[in-house]
This record gives sequence, C-alpha cells and structure tokens, in this order.
Amino acid sequence: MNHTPPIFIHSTGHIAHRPRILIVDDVLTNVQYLLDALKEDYQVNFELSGKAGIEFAHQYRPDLILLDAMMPEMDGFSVCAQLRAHAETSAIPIIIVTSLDSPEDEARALEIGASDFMPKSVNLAVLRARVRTQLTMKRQGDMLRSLTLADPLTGLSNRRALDATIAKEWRRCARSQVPLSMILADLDHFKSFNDAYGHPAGDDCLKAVAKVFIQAAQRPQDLVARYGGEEFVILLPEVDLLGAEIVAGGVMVALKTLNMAHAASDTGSRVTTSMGVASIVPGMQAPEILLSTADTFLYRAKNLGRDQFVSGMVGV
Ligand SMILES: Nc1nc2c(ncn2[C@@H]2O[C@H](COP(=O)(O)OP(=O)(O)OP(=O)(O)O)[C@@H](O)[C@H]2O)c(=O)[nH]1
Repeated sequence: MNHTPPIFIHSTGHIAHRPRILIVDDVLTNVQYLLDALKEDYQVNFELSGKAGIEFAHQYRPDLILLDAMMPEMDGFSVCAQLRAHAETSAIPIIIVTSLDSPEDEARALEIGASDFMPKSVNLAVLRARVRTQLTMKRQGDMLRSLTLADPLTGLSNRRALDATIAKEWRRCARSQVPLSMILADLDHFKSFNDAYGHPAGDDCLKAVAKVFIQAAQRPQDLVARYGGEEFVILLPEVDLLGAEIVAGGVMVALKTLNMAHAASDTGSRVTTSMGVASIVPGMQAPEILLSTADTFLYRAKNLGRDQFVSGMVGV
C-alpha cells in the first residue's frame, strides 16, 4: 500500500496535502465500492480488520475513517471507542458504514463517538457530500487547535503548547534514556526598549528575535516557544548540554548580526539576550526541574552582566 500522500500546489501557490481517508472493512467488495467513489478526490487507504485500522490510524493519522460496524474479532464499535480513547486519534472523524440500520445501532454509534452513520447502500452523491462535510469540520477543528497553541504576535508555539511538548518529550527521552535540553532566554532591558522606541517597535523587535530563535533551532523535533512577554524557550530533545550550548552560541552570534539598535540598554548599544541552558537525561524527577534549572542559570547570566548564557546539567 502506498502511504505517501500526493502533494497539490494550490493556485495561491501554497502546498497542501490531499485529505487522507482510511476505509476499514473486512469485505473487499465493500472497500472497492467506497474506494471507487472517493479515489478521484482523496488519498484513500484501506485495512481489512479493526486491529490493522487502529494501527494505521496511529501511524498515519488519516483525516477521516469510514468504518464497517460488523467485522470479525473486533467490530467497528470497539474500534471507534478505542480510537476515541487515545489523544492522537481522538479528533479523527469516523463515519460508521453498516448494513445495520436500526435507530438503536445508529444511536449506539453516535454515543461511542462516531461522527456520522450511514447504510452500506448509501447513494454515492450522499456519501461524497457527507465525507466533504466531515473533512470540512476536521479542517476547521485543526485550525482552531493550532490557533490555541500559537502565540499571535510571533507565530511561535505558546506556553500551553510548550508545556504539552515538554511532558511528551520528557516521557520519550526517559524511555530511550537520551538527553533533553532547554534554553530559556530573556531579552535584556526590554522595558527600556519599549520606553525608548514605543510599544509597536517593541512588538517588531520581538518578531525579529523570534526569527533568530527559529533559525538557531533547525531540527524538526526542536521547539521554539514564546514563554512570556520577552521570554523565549528553545526545547531540544535528544540534544546534550554541549549541543545546547552550541545552539545558544548561535543565538548570540545571530543577534549580533541582526544588530538591532537599543540605545537605552545598559548592556550595549543593540538588542541582546541572557540565557539559561540546562540539560538532563530524564528519570524519576518531575519535568518542571528542567525549566526551574534553566531559570536559575538565566538569573545568574543576568547577574553576571547580561548578553551571555550560563549552562549546566540539572542537579549538578
Ligand atoms: N512591545 C511589547 N512589550 C512587551 C510584550 N510583553 C512584555 N513586554 C514588555 O517587556 C518588558 C519586560 O520588562 P522587565 O521584566 O522589567 O525586564 P527587562 O526590562 O527586560 O529587564 P531585564 O530582564 O532585567 O534585563 C515590560 O516592559 C513589558 O511591558 C509585548 O508583547 N510587546
């Protein structure tokens, strides 16, 4: 089965992936009927058992699942309940497609979290319309979710997204016993920047500095977040202390190159930042220790005269 979704270039120039639909049905002729109706417009994959459908959903996160109710071993109702119970798959819309047509079955499907319910003999135009509706709602939900996780000024991840990612990466790095590092950065004398140049210029400065942080943290698993007003965090999974120091050094150099004037700074004539850099191989501690250690180092960097970073291992 080909799992790579085709890429479409919109007339606006941006690249979009064709929505991916998963069909789960143990009868191949049923799969074929749905596949023929949808393959023109969507990337369609299928699995022939509930178990395989759940595995596919976890691995590839389809945008919609068409799920047969009656299957041997694991029926569609159990599959639906399991998908709803896991955070990674709970937002995927599920349409139960079935030969059962009693109101009780329909009610049961909706109660366990199916988004819609339709008979196997459904008219193809109706099928396509219902699929479109579910995909539109999914897209809107995805957009809303990403808005609640983004900082509106800089477009970076916000604190809520950061907290969730720290918890996830902490567990992952603990499982594989690899380091997790963090850089906590706080711009120097930012209050006087606002006072000297005005709040809108302060906003522009924060946007420019956000770009510097993004450029410094290039790997796909790195996360750059706006932690507070003029505080930023770079979370670096699978990066040890030395690697995190290199990233922090890159931020210092990039800010020097940016050379944004800050005549009211007591530290120099341009915008600078102080940073705390902390690293740990996660174990039994609470994840908060990473942030609190980075904060302690940041405080030291401020006291040592700003425009520098202080780094160390957590607990050492
Ligand atoms: N323009 C702008 N300013 C902000 C924003 N969020 C926070 N600030 C400002 O950031 C400043 C932070 O000031 P302080 O916490 O005193 O820190 P500081 O002046 O940078 O001093 P040090 O950190 O000790 O070097 C405050 O004046 C806030 O108003 C924002 O979104 N836009």
